[in-house]
Amino acid sequence: MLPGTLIARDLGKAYRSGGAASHGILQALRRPDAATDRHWVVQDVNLSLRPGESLGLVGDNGAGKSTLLRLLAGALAPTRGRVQHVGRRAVMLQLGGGFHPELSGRENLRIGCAVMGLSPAESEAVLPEIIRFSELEDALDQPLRTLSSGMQLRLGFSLATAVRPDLLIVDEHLAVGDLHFQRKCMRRILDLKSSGCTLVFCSHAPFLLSEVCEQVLWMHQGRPRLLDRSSVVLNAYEQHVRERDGQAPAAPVPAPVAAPAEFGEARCHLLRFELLGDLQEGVMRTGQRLVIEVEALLPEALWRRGIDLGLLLLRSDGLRCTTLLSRDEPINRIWTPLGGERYRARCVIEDLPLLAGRYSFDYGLLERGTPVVLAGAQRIASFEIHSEVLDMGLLRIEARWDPPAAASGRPAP
Ligand SMILES: Nc1ncnc2c1ncn2[C@@H]1O[C@H](COP(=O)(O)OP(=O)(O)OP(=O)(O)O)[C@@H](O)[C@H]1O
Repeated sequence: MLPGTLIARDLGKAYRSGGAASHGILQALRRPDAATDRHWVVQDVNLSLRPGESLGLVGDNGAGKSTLLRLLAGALAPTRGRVQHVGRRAVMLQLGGGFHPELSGRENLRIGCAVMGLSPAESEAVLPEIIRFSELEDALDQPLRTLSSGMQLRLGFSLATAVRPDLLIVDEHLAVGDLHFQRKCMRRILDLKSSGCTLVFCSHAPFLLSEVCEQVLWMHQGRPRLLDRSSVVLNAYEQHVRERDGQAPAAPVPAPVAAPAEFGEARCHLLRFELLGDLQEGVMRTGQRLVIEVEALLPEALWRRGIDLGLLLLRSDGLRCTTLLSRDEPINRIWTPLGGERYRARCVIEDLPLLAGRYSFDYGLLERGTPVVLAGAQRIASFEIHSEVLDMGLLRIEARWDPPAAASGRPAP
């Protein structure tokens, strides 16, 4: 087995009803009949990741994602099945995990290096880089409990990824760090991935998963429901969430929307999102021109790093029709300065091939080169496509009816 390979066979975890783990001598002594009283929180998981492959985990709250991550990380003993892995494993599961609150940050880092299997000399060699990445030089000699949760996360992540692991397992609490550190973490994760590190990543943010992971496993009520390419699983999961929420299919937001609800750190602000072109009173026809015009307030510091505009076009039933990302264009061709920190971007679709239906856009402002969303909103603007002819499906695709050469002996009628 090559370093970075991760295999799980028939993996399962059960707890005794009431909370205690359903294994171990204490329980056996207390409850000899416990096997009948098990509550399975993860079962039937079979996985095989080759070195450099990446797997995302999605699922509702309580679906078993964290438990599965802990099983894969070796932090939890399975009740059934087994996990096989070769090589150095770095794990970011819970905040402050493995750290002692009374010891200083520096002492915790030294212990952490030893736990990772580094010799004292190797630890001393790698410590400066860990401290540099964490940007916590000034706070390192205080007891860990006096550090904020974000600072503890920074220490943990810097330590876990300082020496290139063969397998990286990350729970989604990366969001605890500030935006600057989130970006650093994402860059490091992507760097590790491109250098061949195997990755298992759990997140409730579909965009992050689709950017970082080739495959996604959807956990549902403790069992794998779907394991496939990220786009396939994320679409199916999104559909499930919509059905669960009992959402009305039609996107109710009229265009344009001046002040959308934003998520992410609201350092960039959307000022205007407008649909133009051949659209009249929110209606157009298949094959007509659609122009999406966006104005945003982009702070100088972020602007210099490069901000991309991402648009997700959805049908009213939630089907993701396409993603439009400005990523391949030079930044100054996307955004026209309007003075101050105001910029305008225009995305033009000459022949929109969508068939009759109701559609809407999600938008995101993204830092170039990372999947970090600086600001964004869902269902920001909607429009309709009308048609007089019966066109079924999603797209109008131009096709030609090319008569095949007549077969010999069978004249055409
Ligand atoms: N130590 C434990 N004892 C008993 N039940 C537990 C224990 N840990 C987790 N569970 C249960 O296992 C189920 C799965 O929990 P888990 O934390 O793995 O879900 P999750 O998918 O990560 O959820 P979330 O998205 O909310 O973080 C839940 O019903 C939870 O209550």
